[in-house]
Amino acid sequence: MSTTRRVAVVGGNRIPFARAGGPYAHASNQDMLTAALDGLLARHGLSGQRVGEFAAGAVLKHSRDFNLAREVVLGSGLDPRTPAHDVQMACATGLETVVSIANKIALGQLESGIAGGVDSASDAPIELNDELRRVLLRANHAKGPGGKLRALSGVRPQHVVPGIPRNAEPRTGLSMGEHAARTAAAWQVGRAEQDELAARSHQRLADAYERGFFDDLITPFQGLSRDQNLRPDSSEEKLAKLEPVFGRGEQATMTAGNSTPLSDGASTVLLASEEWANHHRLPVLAYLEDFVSGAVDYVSGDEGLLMAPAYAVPELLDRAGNTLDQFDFYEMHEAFASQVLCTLKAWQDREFCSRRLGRSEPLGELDTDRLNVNGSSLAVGHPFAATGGRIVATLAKLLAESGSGRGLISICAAGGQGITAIVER
Ligand SMILES: CC(=O)CC(=O)SCCNC(=O)CCNC(=O)[C@H](O)C(C)(C)COP(=O)(O)OP(=O)(O)OC[C@H]1O[C@@H](n2cnc3c(N)ncnc32)[C@H](O)[C@@H]1OP(=O)(O)O
Repeated sequence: MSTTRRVAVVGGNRIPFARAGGPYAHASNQDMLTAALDGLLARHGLSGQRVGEFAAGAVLKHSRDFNLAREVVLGSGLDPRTPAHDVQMACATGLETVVSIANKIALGQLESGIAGGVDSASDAPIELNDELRRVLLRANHAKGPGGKLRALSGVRPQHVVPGIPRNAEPRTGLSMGEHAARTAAAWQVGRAEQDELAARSHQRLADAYERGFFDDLITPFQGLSRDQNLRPDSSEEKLAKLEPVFGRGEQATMTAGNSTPLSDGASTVLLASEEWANHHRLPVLAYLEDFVSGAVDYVSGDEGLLMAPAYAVPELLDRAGNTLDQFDFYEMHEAFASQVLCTLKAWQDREFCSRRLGRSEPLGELDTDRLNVNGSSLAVGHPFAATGGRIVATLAKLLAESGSGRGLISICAAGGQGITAIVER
């Protein structure tokens, strides 16, 4: 990145993530993101102050939230003169909001900013039937009570059927889980290794809570002080008993235990120039070094829907002059255990690295003891747009605890996209 100056991660704050239909079932995106933002402001002594800009997004958004970020600013403790804009890149949204603010800080256009993301699978927008919508719009534009009544007389019983959002790719009609199951079969990723990764995610998240890692990264919300999906007793033996939910026959290796749950939650990250952080006497956790987004042709090509990070990470490494093994921490979003395992396999595969990445040697292996050391989405949950902010804040704090080091972030997203980043201290 052609930075003119370094971009500091000063802090992060999120609300505990909840399972869909759970304690946040009646909370809106605005409620959750405002709570995460107000917690961040309070912790950093910024209530009532203006920051340069607030960027945020949600994957599932009601039409009333056309500029969700701005509405959240107006309902929060931030100075209402803080400008705000929305971002949408499916599960990459949270990190893309960080990119949006970070690049402006790097270029000297902003001194500080907050990035955020939120999603509610409980409060997903349900659309009116297209025909009914057209009739209602016609009625709205019609002149006089007679004209409106005439327009409304076009309503038919079949118009009552609503459009319920599906967790599926519009181009294929397949759910993310079905796509991931096909990729897992292609890479011969088995059930046992997926369950092992899932069990480890829960154990590591439980340990991180025990040692107070999240004490200054989480604000309790609506009676929840820990991620609701966390099962400290989740073992490979228990996970092995679950029935498969995605894939068929021998390909059916994915279960509710090794897939992320549908979730509700919000996260925020405070970014700034070093000068701004110093001026406000706020310690810097870590610095954002670079970002690369990628996309794959999963529609007409033969690449897996969630495999974009397998391409974006090598590009990021090349730009940074790094090899895969040169990081102290790896944060890979666990959309599904199989997604992480397929990506790791691809990087070790000579044919994939030669044919798809144009490399003479495989990208290599990474030390799984340094991968998602405090657990990740399988245990934490995955409110789509909130995951990026959670990961950036977790990694920045890990680096701050270590005193120095470098971390690599990889997040897959719907639409065949992905986003990656390097964070250092
Ligand atoms: C969106 C992007 O851009 C990119 C991405 O990230 S892609 C990923 C997007 N996310 C998804 O697609 C979400 C996928 N998940 C789902 O659709 C659903 O969570 C699911 C179909 C996998 C499961 O739904 P469900 O059946 O309602 O789950 P749930 O009832 O909680 O669990 C089923 C059983 O497993 C058990 N279970 C779940 N996790 C467990 C664990 N870790 N240990 C032990 N048991 C567990 C539950 O206790 C439950 O058991 P009972 O039936 O005995 O009560």
